[in-house]
Amino acid sequence: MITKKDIQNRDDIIRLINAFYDKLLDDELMAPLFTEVAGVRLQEHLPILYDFWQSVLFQAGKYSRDAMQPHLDLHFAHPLHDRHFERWLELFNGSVDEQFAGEKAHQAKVRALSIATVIRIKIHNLEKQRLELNN
Ligand code: HEM
Repeated sequence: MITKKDIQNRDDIIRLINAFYDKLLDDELMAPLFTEVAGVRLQEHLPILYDFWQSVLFQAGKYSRDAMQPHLDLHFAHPLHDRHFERWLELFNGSVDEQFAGEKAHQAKVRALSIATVIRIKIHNLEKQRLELNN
């Protein structure tokens, strides 16, 4: 059996994120959010994600943008439901596990879940506020 290695550096993050985006863009539920709704330009978007994950996992200090707002904008352009977050996490965790194992690999999955949860709570609260304002 070949033992999987842990996520160790930016090159590993690039491999992880590229594999993850191959899955997202191949997924019927998820792909339209990136292509049709957000019109993401991958050449610009992917390096931002490399910086983000390098900062999350290795404190690289390369990401100082707002990771929340783009998801709120996306939600108001096309509602993000539980099933979207569940699929996102399933594809992300699958991409991690396919290539890596270890402390950083574990941390990546934990951080993804916690950030997904924060985005979901924020969306939920905004929806609640919107309902209250309309009543
Ligand atoms: C339903 C789940 C999700 C969907 C559909 C989604 C989709 C997207 C899209 C379309 C963008 C590009 C927005 C733009 O540039 O206009 C984006 C950006 C980003 N996403 Fe997500 N995302 C999801 C969950 C997550 C989670 C859980 C994380 C964190 C672990 C995350 C991290 C990021 C980051 C760091 C960016 C870059 C923001 C920036 O421009 O600085 N996303 N996402």
